Amino acid sequence: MKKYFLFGNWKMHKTIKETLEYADCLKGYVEYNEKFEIGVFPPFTALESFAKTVRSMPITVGAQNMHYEEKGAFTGEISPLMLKEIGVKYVLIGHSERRHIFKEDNGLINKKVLSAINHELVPVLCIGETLEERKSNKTESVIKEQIEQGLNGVNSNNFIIAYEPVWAIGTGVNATPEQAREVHKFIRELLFHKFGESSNDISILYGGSIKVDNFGSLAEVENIDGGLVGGASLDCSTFIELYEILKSKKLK
Ligand SMILES: O=C(CO)COP(=O)(O)O
Repeated sequence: MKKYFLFGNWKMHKTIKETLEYADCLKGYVEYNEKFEIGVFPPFTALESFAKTVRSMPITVGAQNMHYEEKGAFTGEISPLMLKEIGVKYVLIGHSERRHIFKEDNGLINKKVLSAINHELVPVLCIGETLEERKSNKTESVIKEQIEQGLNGVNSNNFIIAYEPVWAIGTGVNATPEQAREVHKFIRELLFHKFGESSNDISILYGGSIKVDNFGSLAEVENIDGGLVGGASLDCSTFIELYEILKSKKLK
C-alpha cells in the first residue's frame, strides 16, 4: 500500500529543551492513520529524547545521516546500530547539503542506502539537480544517475525517495507544481523500470521551500506522495497545518 508522508528535517536546529517543547506541542494533534505518517528528523543530540517522548504517539523518528559501518574508527560518525538502538525508523541519505557541503558522492550514498536496508532502517534517498544543471537541461540525466547509482544493488522497495531540487532548498523559491510533476513522473518511470509493479508502493516526496501557502498545489500533484520540509517544520503548528493540507489533498 502506498503511504503519504510529511517529514520534518530540522537540520542543525533545536536543543533538547526545544525538542521536548515541540514534542509536547505535537501531542494530541496527530491521530493514527494507516495511509499517512508524520515523522521528525531532529539533530543527533536530540534524537533519543524525542524518540522516547513520542514512543506512544503516532509519530515516527528519523536521523539526518549515518555512517554505513556498524562501528569503527570514524570520528564524529554515527552507525546504523546506534540509530536502531534508540528507536529510529528512517534515515535521510544523500541530502543535498551532505552532497554539496560534505562532498558525498553517489558511491558513498549507495553504501549508506544498502547499509540502512540491511539494518532494517528505511532510507530516504534525497536527489535533485542544481540550478546550473536545470538550466543546461541536465535535470533528467542527473536524477537518473542519482537513482541508478544510489539504488545500485537494492532489490526491495522498502525505501523512500525525496526529490529536492537544490535551487529550491532554503531559497523561498519552490518548484512549481508543473516542474515537480514532470520530475516526479520521470522518477516513477525509472522506479518502474527497475522494480516493476512493486514500485507503485514507493513514496516519492517533494522538498524545497514548502510553505503553508504553496503546499496545497504541490500535494495535489500525481506522484507527489508527501513532503520533506526544512524551515517550515521548525514551528510545530505550521508543521501540523502542512500535515492537514497533505491529508485533505490525498483523501480527495
Ligand atoms: O532541505 C530541505 C528538507 O530536507 C528543504 O528545506 P527548506 O524547506 O527549508 O527549503
